[in-house]
Amino acid sequence: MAASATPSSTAGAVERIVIENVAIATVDATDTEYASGHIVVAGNRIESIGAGKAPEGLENVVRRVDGTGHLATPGLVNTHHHFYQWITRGLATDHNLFNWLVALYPTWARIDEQMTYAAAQGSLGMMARGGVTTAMDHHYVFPKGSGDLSGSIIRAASEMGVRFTLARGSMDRSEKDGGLPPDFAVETLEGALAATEETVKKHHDASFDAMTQVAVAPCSPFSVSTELMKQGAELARRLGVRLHTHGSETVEEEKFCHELFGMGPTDYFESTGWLGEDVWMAHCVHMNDSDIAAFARTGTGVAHCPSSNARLAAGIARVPDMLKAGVPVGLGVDGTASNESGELHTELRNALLINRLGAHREAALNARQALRLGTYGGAQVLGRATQIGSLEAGKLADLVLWKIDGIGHASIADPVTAIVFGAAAPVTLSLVNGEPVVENGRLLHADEDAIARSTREEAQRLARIAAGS
Ligand SMILES: Nc1nc2[nH]cnc2c(=O)[nH]1
Repeated sequence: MAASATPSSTAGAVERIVIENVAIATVDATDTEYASGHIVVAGNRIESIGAGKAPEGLENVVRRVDGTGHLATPGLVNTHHHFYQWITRGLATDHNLFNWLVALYPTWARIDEQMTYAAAQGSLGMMARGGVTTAMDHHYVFPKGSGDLSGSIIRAASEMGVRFTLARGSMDRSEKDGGLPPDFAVETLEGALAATEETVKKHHDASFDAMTQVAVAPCSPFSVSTELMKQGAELARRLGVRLHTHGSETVEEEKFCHELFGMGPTDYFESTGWLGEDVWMAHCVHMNDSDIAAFARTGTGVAHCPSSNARLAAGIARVPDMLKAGVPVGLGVDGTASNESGELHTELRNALLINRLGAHREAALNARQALRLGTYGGAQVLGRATQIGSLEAGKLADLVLWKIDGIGHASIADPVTAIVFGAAAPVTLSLVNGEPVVENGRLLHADEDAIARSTREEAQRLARIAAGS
């Protein structure tokens, strides 16, 4: 039986894409799957989805896709990233978080608009060709006179054609105030709040099918003053946008919070107004039972970043316990200076594998739970679960057709197992808002070779500037 929704007021004139003969994992509330089914896209929405062929007599069909040998899933949703780090990959490779940050802050404090744009293209391109349809960037480094960094990131996302959340970050607690970043790498409290408000007012779109949203995102307890945390939360709630930050990432952060605030990170976040349905936090590795209960009680979301947590020796987040308690959990690539892969498939696979090294062993997560983290869970933590994250009639048409009949996957019978446990499956087609963004593994709206060249040049230019300083 097919589920269907009537396309909105443009019915009749709306253009349709019909996909048939495709295995489908909808990631809806009951994990409905079809061994061979159809998806009808009308405009930017899914009009119908179900087993067997598409309904007959559809008008304005502009494209028919034979999905034989493919699995259709919701597009992947990335919930934590730092795009600018694309041009500082492969550095400080054997450091823990604090040592890694201290090694890289002086370089990051020299980025400019041209570098930030190129790095955003690299980050977005890598994710999009790997099936990400909704991206986010937590950008928290704004050197004086560096230009319109937020504008350049949003431009790169819009050119790539992906749905996007910019988390406008900030830092105002530097070494002189007991923080980790050097004094020259931070903004003032007033400057950070004013620029964040301006970014929200200029770029945030609250509509159902928004392509660009903005969140308020001071960086972390050890780089942000308590006042910026408090006033940032008030600002976000006054403007009606979401809140994002790093939390409970390492034992060093936990120690920092106890020494400076006399309490652990979760209690500190609660005391500054930073727990709630409108908040999602990256990492959350060092959470005790009462921290997890506080997240569940308040609906605070988590961006789980297993590769970065391993790369920086941070630890293993208690994802099975969070899910059991009802905490919304999505996946994050994290910045590519701490996860050089830059692909979300790596996170699906590592969420599954790394959590089996934790307390729950083989019962930790299965393939379908991992796929859910990377799709619906991500939509939940970005506050967009009514619009994206599962394939259901009436939702926005953000979807991916994974090729599973090639050498990497054909011998695995179960399609979801194939794409999660197996290597990253080639993307034959991805649609965002009903529009093709990737076809046969290639980006449609960007030149990958040109991006490779410009990111290499900008990485070298940044390294030269940093070395000369
Ligand atoms: N993983 C990670 N943690 C952080 N905490 C503060 N900044 C960062 C960052 O860039 N990456």
